[in-house]
Amino acid sequence: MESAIVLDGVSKRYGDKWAVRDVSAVIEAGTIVALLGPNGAGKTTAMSLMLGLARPTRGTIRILGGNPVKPATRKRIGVMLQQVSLPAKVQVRELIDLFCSYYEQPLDAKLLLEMADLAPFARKEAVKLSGGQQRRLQFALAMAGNPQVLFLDEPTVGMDVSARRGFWEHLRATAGHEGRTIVLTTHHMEETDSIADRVLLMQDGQIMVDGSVEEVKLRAGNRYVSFLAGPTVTTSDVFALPAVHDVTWSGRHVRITTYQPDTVLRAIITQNLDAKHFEISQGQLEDAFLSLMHRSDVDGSDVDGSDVDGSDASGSDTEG
Ligand SMILES: Nc1ncnc2c1ncn2[C@@H]1O[C@H](COP(=O)(O)OP(=O)(O)OP(=O)(O)O)[C@@H](O)[C@H]1O
Repeated sequence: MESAIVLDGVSKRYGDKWAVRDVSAVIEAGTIVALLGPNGAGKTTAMSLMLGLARPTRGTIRILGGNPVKPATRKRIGVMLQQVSLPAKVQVRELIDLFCSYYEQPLDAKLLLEMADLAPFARKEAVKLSGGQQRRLQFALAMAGNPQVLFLDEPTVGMDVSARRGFWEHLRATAGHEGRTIVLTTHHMEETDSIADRVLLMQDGQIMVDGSVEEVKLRAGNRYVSFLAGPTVTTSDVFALPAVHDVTWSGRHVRITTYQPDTVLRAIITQNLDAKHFEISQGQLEDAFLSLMHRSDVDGSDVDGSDVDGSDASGSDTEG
C-alpha cells in the first residue's frame, strides 16, 4: 500500500517544552487514523506539523511524498481545525462555491451540501448557523477540493448525538474513496471505536501505543466478566475471587473488570457462587485508553517500555 504520511524522527519544541518528541510513523493511503491522548499530549501540535502550519524543530514530514509547506502538497490536503471563524454576511452556498473556486477539480457544491446535511440551509448566512451546523459547514469546506488527505481536529465538537452519528457515517463513506486518508483527533472515543482503522495514543509528545482499535484493547488487557448474582452474593464474595481488578453493580447484575476472565469464571464455578447468565466481553476503547494512561502514570514509563527521556534533545525553535 502507498504511504500517505511519513513522519521521521519528528520533534517540536516551544521554548523549553517539547510538545512532540521523536515521533516516527508511516500512515498508509486510504486509512482512517485517530490521534488520541489526554489534554496537552501533543495531538494538535502533531497535526499542525503535518499540515505545515508549524515547522518541526527536528525530523522530516512527507505528505503524499511532498513537503507539507509547499502549495502543491497543500492543494491535496483538506483541513478542519478547532477554532475557525466564518466570514459575516456570506451564505452557506456562497461560501461553498467560493471554496470550490480555489480548486481545479472541486467536488460538486450540491454534493458538499448534502454530505454536510446542510441542503436546507444553503441560503442561510453562515455565521447564523448553530455551532454544530457550522462544524458541518467546515467539513464541507474541508472537502471542497476533493482532498486526498483530510485532517480533522475535534470535528464533532458542538454536534448533537444524531448529527455526530450522521457525520461519522458520511466520513466512513468518504474515507478510502480513491485512497483518501483521514487523520482525526477526538475525545469521543466510543465513536473512534467504530470508525478508526488505526489508533495512535499520544502522551507527553510521544506515540505510546500504535495499532488497530482491537490491538489497543488487547494491549490494555481489560476484559469484563458479567453475571446475575443470587440474593446472598455480596461485594466481598466477588472481591474474594482471584484476578478481580474492579467490581460494579447494577441491581443484581455484577460486572468484574479483570485481565484474566478465565480464572475469574473458573473460580465462580468451583466456589459454587450463586450466579447465572455469564458473559465475557472486551472493554471499549475508552476503557483501554484510561487503563493504558493510568498504567503509564503509575509506572512513570511508557507502556512499550521504551525510553521516554527527551533530555538529549537539542535544536532551535525557528518557525517558517
Ligand atoms: N504555540 C505554543 N507555544 C507554547 N507551548 C505550546 C504551544 N502549542 C502547544 N504548546 C504546548 O505543547 C504541549 C502539547 O500541546 P497540544 O495543543 O499539541 O496538545 P493536545 O494533545 O492537542 O491537547 P488538547 O487535547 O488539550 O487539545 C502542551 O504542553 C502545550 O501547552
